[in-house]
Amino acid sequence: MTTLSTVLITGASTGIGATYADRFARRGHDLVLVARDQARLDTLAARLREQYGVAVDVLRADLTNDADLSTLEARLRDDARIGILINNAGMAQSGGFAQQSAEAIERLIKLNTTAPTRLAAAVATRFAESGSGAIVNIGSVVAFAPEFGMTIYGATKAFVLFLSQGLHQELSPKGVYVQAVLPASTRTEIWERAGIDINQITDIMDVNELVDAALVGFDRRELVTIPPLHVAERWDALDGARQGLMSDIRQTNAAERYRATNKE
Ligand SMILES: NC(=O)C1=CN([C@@H]2O[C@H](COP(=O)(O)OP(=O)(O)OC[C@H]3O[C@@H](n4cnc5c(N)ncnc54)[C@H](OP(=O)(O)O)[C@@H]3O)[C@@H](O)[C@H]2O)C=CC1
Ligand SMILES: CC(=O)[C@H](N)C(=O)O
Repeated sequence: MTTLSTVLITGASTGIGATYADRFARRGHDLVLVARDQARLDTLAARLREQYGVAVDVLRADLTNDADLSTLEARLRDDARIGILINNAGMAQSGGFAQQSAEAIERLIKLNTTAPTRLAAAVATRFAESGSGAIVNIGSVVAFAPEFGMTIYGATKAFVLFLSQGLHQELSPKGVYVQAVLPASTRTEIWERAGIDINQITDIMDVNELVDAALVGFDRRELVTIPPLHVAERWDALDGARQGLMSDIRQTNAAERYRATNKE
């Protein structure tokens, strides 16, 4: 039996989530693997049990389905062995803004924002009470780039970054570690699922390299980890500029440039 906390990973059947599962199992953590494809989860779970001798539970869930999400929330609230939540499940956007159906918008926003928020909320109180625990949210560098034309996807990832920064403010004084991981293009099935030919992308990171880098940030207890960002000071400057802007927000009066001119 391990004394390490159990790690619950959403979107663990393939890609970044399955790689996290491998890495945490290698470190000796028991796992709860969540996704929709039961057969793939079972296959991965069997390999990890065999290879690393850890206990692996499989929880089939569609995170856009309210009943499944509630079941998962209950597991996170009640299972005190779970000490690390990896909010990884997500989908990309197929097509431009005008091509989106109401259902596609709903699904994308629900999977990429509602689900990770509700799952984080489900563990937050328990983690804060125990003065420990970690919540890892997988965002994207697209959060910085409305120019990329993946407007809704990017907005969901901007949400994930804001959520992580806010959770850090609220939970880190209580001993809970929060990390936002922002990959850029990484070789996984997400592209094919969105109808994008991966061969069109010239610069793409291997998923093992991405997750190993993200775990370096995790071990350093970094709040925002951007594996493909080669000049770390760029992030510091961006976040510093944001904080600087806040110092010039004065809410008593409108700024001079917005005051109506008297044209009599
Ligand atoms: N790959 C990339 O280039 C980048 C990825 N990211 C982010 O990384 C995260 C993981 O993506 P990646 O590994 O690339 O994607 P993949 O498409 O390879 O994997 C997505 C995972 O999420 C699961 N999933 C999808 N829909 C649902 C659902 N409705 N309910 C439950 N699980 C679901 C899938 O399993 P199943 O089908 O079995 O449900 C799968 O395990 C996402 O949040 C993505 O936005 C960020 C930047 C770049
Ligand atoms: C997976 C995507 O669609 C996106 N380009 C990203 O880098 O997050």
